[in-house]
Amino acid sequence: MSNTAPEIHRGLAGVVVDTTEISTVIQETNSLTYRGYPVQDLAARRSFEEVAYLLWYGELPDARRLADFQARERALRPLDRTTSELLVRLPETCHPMDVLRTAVSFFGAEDPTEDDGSLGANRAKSLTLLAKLPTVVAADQRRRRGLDPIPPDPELGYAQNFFHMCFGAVPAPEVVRCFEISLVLYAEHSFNASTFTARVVTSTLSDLYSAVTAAIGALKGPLHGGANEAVMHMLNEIGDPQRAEEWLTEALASKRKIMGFGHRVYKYGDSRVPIMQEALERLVARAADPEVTRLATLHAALRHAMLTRKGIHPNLDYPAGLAYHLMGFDIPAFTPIFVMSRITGWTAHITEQLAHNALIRPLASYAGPDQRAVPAGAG
Ligand SMILES: CC(=O)SCCNC(=O)CCNC(=O)[C@H](O)C(C)(C)COP(=O)(O)OP(=O)(O)OC[C@H]1O[C@@H](n2cnc3c(N)ncnc32)[C@H](O)[C@@H]1OP(=O)(O)O
Ligand SMILES: O=C([O-])CC(=O)C(=O)O
Repeated sequence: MSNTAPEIHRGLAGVVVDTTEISTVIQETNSLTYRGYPVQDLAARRSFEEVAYLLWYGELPDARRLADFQARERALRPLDRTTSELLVRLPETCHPMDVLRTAVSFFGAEDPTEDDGSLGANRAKSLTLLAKLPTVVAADQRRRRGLDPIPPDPELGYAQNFFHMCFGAVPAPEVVRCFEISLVLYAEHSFNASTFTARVVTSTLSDLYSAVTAAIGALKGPLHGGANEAVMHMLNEIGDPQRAEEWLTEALASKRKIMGFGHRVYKYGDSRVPIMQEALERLVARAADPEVTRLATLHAALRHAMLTRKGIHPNLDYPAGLAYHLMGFDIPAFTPIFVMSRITGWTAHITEQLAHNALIRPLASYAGPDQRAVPAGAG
C-alpha cells in the first residue's frame, strides 16, 4: 500500500476527464468556439436554430437542411392536453425550473421509445425538447400572471415565437435579435456543471430525459444558471447606483458571493460578455427611459467596483440577467430561458458520451472514522 496521500481536486478543478468535439474555451485568448466556429461570429451571423443544428450535427446546415429542421421544430411545439393539465396542477409557489424539470420527466414517462438510446431516437427526443420547452416556459410565466397560454405560431422563428407565446406580440426586430444572441451564447460551454451532470447520468446508460432532468436540477443553482436571476435580485436589492460601492463593501465583508461575477474557467473575463454587453447596451439605448438608465448605471457601477476591489470580471449571467428584465420577462423565467438554449449543448454531449461511453465514477479519499466494531443494539 502506498503511503503518499492522493492528490485531491475539490470540485474537479483543473481535472481533464475526457475529450469533446463540441466546443472549447481557449483560455489564453478568452475565446469560445462551437465545432470550431468562434461564438461571436455565430452570434453575429447565424440564427439560434442554425447553431442548434451545428451543435447536434457538427456542421452548419445548408438552406434545404435548415428549412427541414425548422419545419420539424415548429411542428413539435404544441403541448398535448395531458401535459398542459399536469403543469397547471403544480403549485405556483414552486420555481419555474421545477415546472420545467417536471415537464421533461413527464415527457420521458410518456415517450414509448424512452429506453431506445439509438442516435436516431435521441436526436428525435432532443428536437422534441427544443421545440416544447419554450411552450412550457411561456405558459408557466403567463399562468403566474393570471393569463391563459398562447399557442405557438408555426409561422414564427424560435426566438420570435417565444415572445409571441409570452406576450401575445413580437417586439421590434432589434429586441428579438438581442434575445437570439443570448440564446446562441448560452447554448454550449463544454464540461460545465449541468452538462457534466447530463454526461454522468448518460454514462450509466440511463435515458436522455433522465439526463436532461438532472441537468436542469444542476443548472438551477445560483452558482451556475440560477445566477442570471440572482443578478436581478441583487440589482433590485442595491437600488441606487450611488450605493453600489458601499453595498459591495458590506457584501464582501460578510463573505457573500457577488452574483454574475467570477468563473471556474475564465479568470480574465468571460468571452461571451462583450457580445452580450453590447446587446444589453442596445436595449438600454432604445428604451430611453430614466428607470432603465438607473438600472444600467447601477449595473456598470457594480461591475466597475467589483473589478477595482476584487479584480473579478462578470460572467455571461451578469449582462443576460438585466437584458432579460429589459425584454419584459419575469425574473423566475430567466434560468428556464437558459434551459431553452442549453438543451442543445446538453443533448449534443449526451450523444457524444454515448458514442464513446465510459462509466463516470471518480474516487474519494476517505476521511471518516477508522474501522470500528458495531456495538450491541439498544433494543
Ligand atoms: C453560466 C454560469 O454558470 S457562469 C457562473 C455563474 N455563477 C455566479 O455568477 C455565482 C458567483 N460566482 C461564484 O460563486 C464563483 O465565481 C464560481 C462558482 C462561478 C466559480 O467558482 P470557483 O472557480 O470555485 O472559484 P472560487 O470560488 O474558488 O473563487 C476564487 C476566489 O475568488 C473569489 N470569488 C470568485 N467569485 C466571486 C464572486 N462572485 N464574489 C465574490 N468572490 C468571488 C472567491 O471567494 C475566492 O476567493 P479566495 O481565494 O479569497 O477564497
Ligand atoms: O462553464 C461553466 O462552468 C459555467 C458557464 O459559464 C456555462 O455553463 O455557460
